[in-house]
Amino acid sequence: MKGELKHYLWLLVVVALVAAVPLVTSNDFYLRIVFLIGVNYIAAAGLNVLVNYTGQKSLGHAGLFAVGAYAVALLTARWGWNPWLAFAMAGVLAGLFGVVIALPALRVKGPALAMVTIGFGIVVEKIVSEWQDLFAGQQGIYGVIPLNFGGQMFGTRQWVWFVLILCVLLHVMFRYLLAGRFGRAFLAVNTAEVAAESVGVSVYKFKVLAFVISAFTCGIAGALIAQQNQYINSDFITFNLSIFFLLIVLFGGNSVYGPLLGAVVLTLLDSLLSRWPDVQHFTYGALLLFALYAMPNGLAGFVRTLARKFAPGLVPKEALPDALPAWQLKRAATSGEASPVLLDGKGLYKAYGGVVPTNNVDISIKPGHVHSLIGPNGAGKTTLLNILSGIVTPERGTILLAGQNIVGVSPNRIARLGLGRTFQNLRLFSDMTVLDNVKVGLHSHIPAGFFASLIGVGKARKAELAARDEALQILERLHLRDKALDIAGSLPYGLQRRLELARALATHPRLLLLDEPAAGLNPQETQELIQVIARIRDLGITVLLIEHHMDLVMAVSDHVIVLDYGQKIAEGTPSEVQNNPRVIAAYLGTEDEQDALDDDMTGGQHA
Ligand SMILES: Nc1ncnc2c1ncn2[C@@H]1O[C@H](COP(=O)(O)OP(=O)(O)OP(=O)(O)O)[C@@H](O)[C@H]1O
Repeated sequence: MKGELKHYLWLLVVVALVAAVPLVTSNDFYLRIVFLIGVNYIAAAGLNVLVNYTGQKSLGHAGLFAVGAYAVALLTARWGWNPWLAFAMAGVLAGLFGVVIALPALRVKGPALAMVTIGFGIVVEKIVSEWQDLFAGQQGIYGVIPLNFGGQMFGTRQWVWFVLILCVLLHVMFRYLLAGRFGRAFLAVNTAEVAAESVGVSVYKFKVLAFVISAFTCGIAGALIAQQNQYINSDFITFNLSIFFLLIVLFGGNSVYGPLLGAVVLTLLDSLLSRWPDVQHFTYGALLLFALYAMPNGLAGFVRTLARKFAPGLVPKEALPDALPAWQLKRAATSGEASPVLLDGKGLYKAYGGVVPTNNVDISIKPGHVHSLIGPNGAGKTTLLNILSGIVTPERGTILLAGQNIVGVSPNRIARLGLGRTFQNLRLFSDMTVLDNVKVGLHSHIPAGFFASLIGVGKARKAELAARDEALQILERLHLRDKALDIAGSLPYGLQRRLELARALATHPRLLLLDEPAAGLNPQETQELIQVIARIRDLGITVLLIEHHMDLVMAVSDHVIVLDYGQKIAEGTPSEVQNNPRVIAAYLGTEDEQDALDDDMTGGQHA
């Protein structure tokens, strides 16, 4: 709360200073620069969510700026709409266009995504310059009606104040949104899409949402420019404008303050260099390279690093409660709980060309038991886990989870149905804190919708605090509580594995799939893991694990399933499997070397 108060006091000071500018000067040039800083901040605030939080680089947002600008121009100058209504409509229309570019953009990443967005920008640029009848090309649309108050049209002063109000509103809303479950979900999508899906975050939904948010704010920025100028023409809509917006967010950096820093620095620079367009473009190019190579986290990241180094007291740290009651797993009882089978897979088949890692496999998981899936390297264990968790769709076969079909269902929905998982190669959200990683696991159990999260009070705030407490309780249970505010990627490997488990537990799973949880652990950590798995089972969570450490498998399993060349060759209790001749043959290639296998299965480690 102290931090909140400090933030609002600072905000008040900045607002008072900016609001005073139009009172101390009537110089139109200076006032226009302040106005432009505000407009660029508005455009960048949304683009920051898309580029820095969700990791989608766009080079076509001038197209969305155009949608907003031409919407107010046509609606007011041609069709006589009320300017306020037209202004609101500009944001809505741009948001809809955001969906239009999000859809193809969902299929591609990286450079291909940049190409899609460039394509969109070019199409819009061509439409407004070539479709003369509607958009009047270079000649432009005159007579755009500006906003008004009490029958009085806005003058430059009023524009500055109005933009200042919008900036403050957006800043406060984005600050709440990005600190809550939405902000964490955007970052999760950026860092590890598959892991985000595995904890119930829909990558599809959050990418579309990020595009819509960025389109909305760029549309609003376009409307402001057109209404303030009372004019718009096709010369405004250039590829350079898209680059300029991208530069603001990349240069500003991945923080809620990044767009503000970027907008101030680059708008001032833009105004200083406007007399020398050649130098201007050269400077943008150089800055873009500098931002990408020298300051990967932008100016905000740079300032953060300096503050951590030289003034750690200034960096706010989340205050955490001292003691909390022990964690109790919250789970809705469902029909599946009572049935003798929690997960029932039949005839599962998946081939990659000539390789068939899953060949007509039947798998049945009993509630409350620990099941192990073993087999030589390349036997198809991970593929089967990926099929069960929805990452890979089988070509044939059925899977019922608690009586519900999950074949063809997205991994995030399967996660929300109660299937949690960890990965063979760690997939943590490594730039987030340990606490936030677990909170992402709680994503679908935090009852805070988009608009409630924007306002950040009442229900959303309560839900956030409850999530923080539950995440801390889970960390406590896995002996990670003292690391809560550490960056996940900075933890030692063994603790990172445990954190992945904590994150999976946070999804409130009924069935937990663990892919080689002991990989990379030392003998002591492996012993601890055995106890952790036993405690998870005692919580009532069913476990299916893949493991090569046979001592672990023998110690924790109620039931062992053996795969070889994509086929189930045996299953039963650990001792039944241990003595099964087919299993021995699969592991050693010959039945004569049973003694060696016994060694392996009782204490050794299968490579
Ligand atoms: N996406 C893919 N494309 C092509 N082949 C694949 C793919 N995924 C798995 N395979 C192949 O399927 C086979 C089984 O792989 P899988 O990772 O499921 O085995 P595993 O039993 O988990 O192995 P390990 O114990 O080494 O992790 C391997 O031959 C692998 O190369």
